[in-house]
Amino acid sequence: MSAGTRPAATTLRFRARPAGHVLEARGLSRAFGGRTVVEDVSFRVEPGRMTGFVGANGAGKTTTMRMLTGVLRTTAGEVLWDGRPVTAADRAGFGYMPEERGLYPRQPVLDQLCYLGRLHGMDRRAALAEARRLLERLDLAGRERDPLGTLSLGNQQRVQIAAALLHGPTALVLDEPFSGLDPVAVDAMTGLLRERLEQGVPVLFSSHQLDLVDRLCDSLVVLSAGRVLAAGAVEDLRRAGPRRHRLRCEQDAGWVRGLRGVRAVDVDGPDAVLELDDDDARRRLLRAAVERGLVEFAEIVPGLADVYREVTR
Ligand SMILES: Nc1ncnc2c1ncn2[C@@H]1O[C@H](COP(=O)(O)OP(=O)(O)OP(=O)(O)O)[C@@H](O)[C@H]1O
Repeated sequence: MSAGTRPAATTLRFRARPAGHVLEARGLSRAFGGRTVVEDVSFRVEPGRMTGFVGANGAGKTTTMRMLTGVLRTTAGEVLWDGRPVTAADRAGFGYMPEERGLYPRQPVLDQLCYLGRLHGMDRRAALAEARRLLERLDLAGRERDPLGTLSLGNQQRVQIAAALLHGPTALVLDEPFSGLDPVAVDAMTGLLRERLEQGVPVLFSSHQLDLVDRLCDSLVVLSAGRVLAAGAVEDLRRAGPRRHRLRCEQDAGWVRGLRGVRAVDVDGPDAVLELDDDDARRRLLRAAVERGLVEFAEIVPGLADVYREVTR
C-alpha cells in the first residue's frame, strides 16, 4: 500500500463492534383456553440496541417474552435468531429475567449464582469470579453468604439481574427488570446492560416506567390488547407523531385560535401548544406573534410518554 492510500490514523481508532444477532418475533400468537391474548406480534430486537417493551397491564408483554425465550409455546408464528428459527441451543445462550422471580430464598446468594452459572456450562472458578464481579457492581459485595430470602426485595431483584447476566448471554429478555429498584441500582443495572450492548447483545426489557424507557431505549415496541401498535427506532417514532410547537407571547395567546392553518392544542395564558399545517401557517403565526410581543417559539421534541399516548389513543 502506498503512503497516499494508507488509511488515516483516526480511522484505525474505531473499534469494530462484535457482530451480534437479531432476535425477532414473527407473527407470534398465543391463546389460553380459546382466548387469544397475543395476536400476530412481530418486531425485531437489534444487536446492540436497547429495546423497550411497553403496554398496559394485560397487554401481553410477559406472554410474548415467554414465547421468545421458549418458556411458553406459541399458538402461531415463530421466533427467529440470526434470521433462522431459534433452536434450544440458541436459547440456552439467552439471559432471561422472568416476571416471577425464580431463585431459591434459602440458598446463599453466591452459591446460587455459581450453581446457575454451572447450569449454563461455566466452570466453577469462572462462575464464582463473574458472580463476585456482578455482585460488587450491584453493591452487594458483603451479602454473598446471606440466604437470598434475607435480602430486601430490591436487593433480591439485583441478584436476579446478576443471574440473568452471569453467563455472558447472547441476548437479554428482561421482564420488568427495573421495577422496585432504587435510583442507584437503576444506574448500576444500566451500566451493566450498556456493557452487553457494546458487545452487540440485543436487549429487550418491559417496563411501565416511561421516563426510564425514554432515557434508556434506542427502540420501542408498544403493545396493546395483544397487538403491536408501534415498533421501531425511538427517533422514528418521535418523528411519526404530530409536529408541535410551543409559543409564548407577552399577552394572552388566545388570538392564535382564529389563525388559518394553525391548530391550538392547548392555550394557557401567554403559552400555547400548536400544530401548524405548513410553512405559510408558520409565517402567518410568527408575523402575528411578533406584533404581540413574541417571547419564545420552539418545536417540541415529544417524550416517549407523548409517543405512547399518541399511538395508544
Ligand atoms: N397461563 C395463563 N392462562 C390464562 N391466561 C393467561 C395466562 N398467562 C397470561 N394470561 C392472560 O394473558 C393476558 C396477557 O397477560 P400478560 O401477563 O402477558 O400481560 P402483561 O402485558 O405482561 O401485563 P402486566 O403489565 O400486568 O405484567 C392477560 O389477560 C392474562 O390474564
